[in-house]
Amino acid sequence: MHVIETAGLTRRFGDVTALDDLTIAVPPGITGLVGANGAGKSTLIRILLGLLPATSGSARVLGYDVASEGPTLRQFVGYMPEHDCLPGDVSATEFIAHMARVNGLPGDAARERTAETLRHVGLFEERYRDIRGYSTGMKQRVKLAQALVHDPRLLFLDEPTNGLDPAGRDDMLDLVRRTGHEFGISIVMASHLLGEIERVCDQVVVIDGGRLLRQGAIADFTAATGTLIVEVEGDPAALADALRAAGLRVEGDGRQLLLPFDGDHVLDRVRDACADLGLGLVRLERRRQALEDLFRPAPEALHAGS
Ligand SMILES: Nc1ncnc2c1ncn2[C@@H]1O[C@H](COP(=O)(O)OP(=O)(O)OP(=O)(O)O)[C@@H](O)[C@H]1O
Repeated sequence: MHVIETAGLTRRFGDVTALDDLTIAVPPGITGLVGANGAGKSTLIRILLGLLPATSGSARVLGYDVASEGPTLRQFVGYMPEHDCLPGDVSATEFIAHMARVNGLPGDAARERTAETLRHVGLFEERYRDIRGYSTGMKQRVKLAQALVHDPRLLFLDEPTNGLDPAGRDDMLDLVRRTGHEFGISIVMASHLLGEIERVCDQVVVIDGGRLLRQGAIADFTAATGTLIVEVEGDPAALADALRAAGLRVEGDGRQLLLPFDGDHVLDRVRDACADLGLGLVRLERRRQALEDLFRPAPEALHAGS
């Protein structure tokens, strides 16, 4: 069963067509919703939550019709909005427990789920401090916690790494992946950064100007190329020499050696040479096409900020 299905979904704001005849079917798992700023990602998420009516077309989320069954479907769905939406003068515990109660959990269950959720997002130690004093990364994690506290089956994350530095970005992406896998819930993560989507998601929906550009499994877009990447512990120069002596074409790229891959015999040669030289093999795999390559030179805007 698909977690999301839309048919001819269209939304206009005056003269602006934010979504244009969008038909998608999203299976369970972690899905990236990719598009440049203004592509229509937030509009789509708000329609799928039943918070914004479509101009025309229809959508089902977890089997519920978004137009007529919004309140029911929102019991099973969590939402992390893009912009700051947190009160400053309460602690994370107070805020998340409040959100748990708003979502219908009784007192004891609300307290238990609050502690569990704050532990999961890595805020347990800091849970009694006012949110006002939190870093951007901690605030993002509070936003994730409020989306998770009622144990949803599907989670919408709108640009969850917004405003984070590279380390904070990595932490958030790890957390998103762990959340999907450990809790076994489906996630739709909107981002304008293809690199992020590639790291975290199983599948991708790409929209541009409110229209569907591409949809499918990440693995289908990132097919293996004809280049083999080899990394060993220590200096790879001796290995490169040995492989060249065995008649292979080898290019160096810092710590990596790159070889044309034209069959499994190349793998055997590399393993044998490493064994002969007593070198530990750290990496031996075919380079995959990057998701970003698919969109080069196509929509420039998709790369903005990446
Ligand atoms: N309430 C609104 N009134 C008028 N225009 C709107 C409204 N909401 C969205 N739009 C327009 O619809 C288009 C899609 O916006 P949307 O916010 O969905 O894009 P997005 O892909 O989420 O981009 P961002 O990452 O910048 O939020 C934009 O042109 C935007 O200006």
